[in-house]
Amino acid sequence: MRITASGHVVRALTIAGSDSGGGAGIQADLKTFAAYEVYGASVIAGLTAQNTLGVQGVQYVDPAFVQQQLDSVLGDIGADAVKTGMLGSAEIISVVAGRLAVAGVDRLVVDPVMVAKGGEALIDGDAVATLRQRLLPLARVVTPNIPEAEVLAGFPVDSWSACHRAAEALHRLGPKVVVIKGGHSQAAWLKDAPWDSLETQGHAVDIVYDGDRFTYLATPRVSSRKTHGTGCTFSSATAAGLALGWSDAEAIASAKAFIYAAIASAADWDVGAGHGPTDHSVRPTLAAGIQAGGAYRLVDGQWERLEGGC
Ligand SMILES: Nc1ncnc2c1ncn2[C@@H]1O[C@H](COP(=O)(O)OP(=O)(O)OP(=O)(O)O)[C@@H](O)[C@H]1O
Ligand SMILES: Cc1ncc(CO)c(N)n1
Repeated sequence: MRITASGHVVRALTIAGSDSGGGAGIQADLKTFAAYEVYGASVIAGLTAQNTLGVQGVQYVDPAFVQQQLDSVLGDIGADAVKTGMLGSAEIISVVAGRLAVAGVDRLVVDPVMVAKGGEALIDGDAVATLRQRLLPLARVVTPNIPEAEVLAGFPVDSWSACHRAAEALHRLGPKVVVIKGGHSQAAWLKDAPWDSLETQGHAVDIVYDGDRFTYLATPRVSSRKTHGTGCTFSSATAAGLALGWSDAEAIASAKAFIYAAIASAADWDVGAGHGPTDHSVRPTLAAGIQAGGAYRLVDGQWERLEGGC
């Protein structure tokens, strides 16, 4: 376990849904925190009956009981960083936002989970407005995938420029840093991206916008079906890095390397018959975050590799 200079164990809290299959949600988050040697606490906002084949059922927790769990954790253990995942309903989001605002949590990673990989809804339709208005203003980092970025921005993200406009629109909602994840198989916006000079064809590229500059994080795209829980793992790895006191850029670059290693390491074993989980037992390091992937900036139409991360 990592200990801070002031002598306390580094703590991270996930507020998310349970995945009975263990590859996504709360279970992925706690495994990721353990890989970062960060103490993990959890507030369960909902339960899913889920496996590698899909989601067979969803039940949200009573918002008052979500609040009670939050009070239990924050009133005793505390948290150096918090991550939110599947929250489900507008009422739960309101409770979570209200409690995090009172607690003054400023290292908050919001993964705006909306749909499972199999297409099952993990949020009520009318909860998106609450997510935008109540939770995003509190976020240090928000990590939508492309379909989630479309819903939050309110327009299609079907091109390189639309992706940049979406990142700017999401940034205006309050988060300090917006990460739009390009994990979804060769999403439309990659087609007109200027990748040639970067030779990142066949890479998984995420766009990072800090309100000032765009940075692009790239790793090779692993050809694997075992990508269950990649988004949860990426956001909880970012939260673990923030809990450790790393900068936003360092935490995000480390998370990118961690998810790459976790997907690659799981490629040759099977859990379940469908989209299997990633390997959360890989070891994250800050250096790996900077080296395994690549952080790039576009300067006057030319790619510039950033040796120090993003
Ligand atoms: N096949 C792959 N190879 C390498 N990296 C990948 C691959 N698939 C996803 N990633 C990376 O994993 C991270 C999570 O991205 P992804 O788009 O899969 O999230 P998500 O859609 O929110 O996931 P989930 O389905 O768990 O909600 C990103 O950094 C993305 O680039
Ligand atoms: C509980 C839960 N949270 C998030 C996701 C998205 O990956 C999922 N499939 N299940």
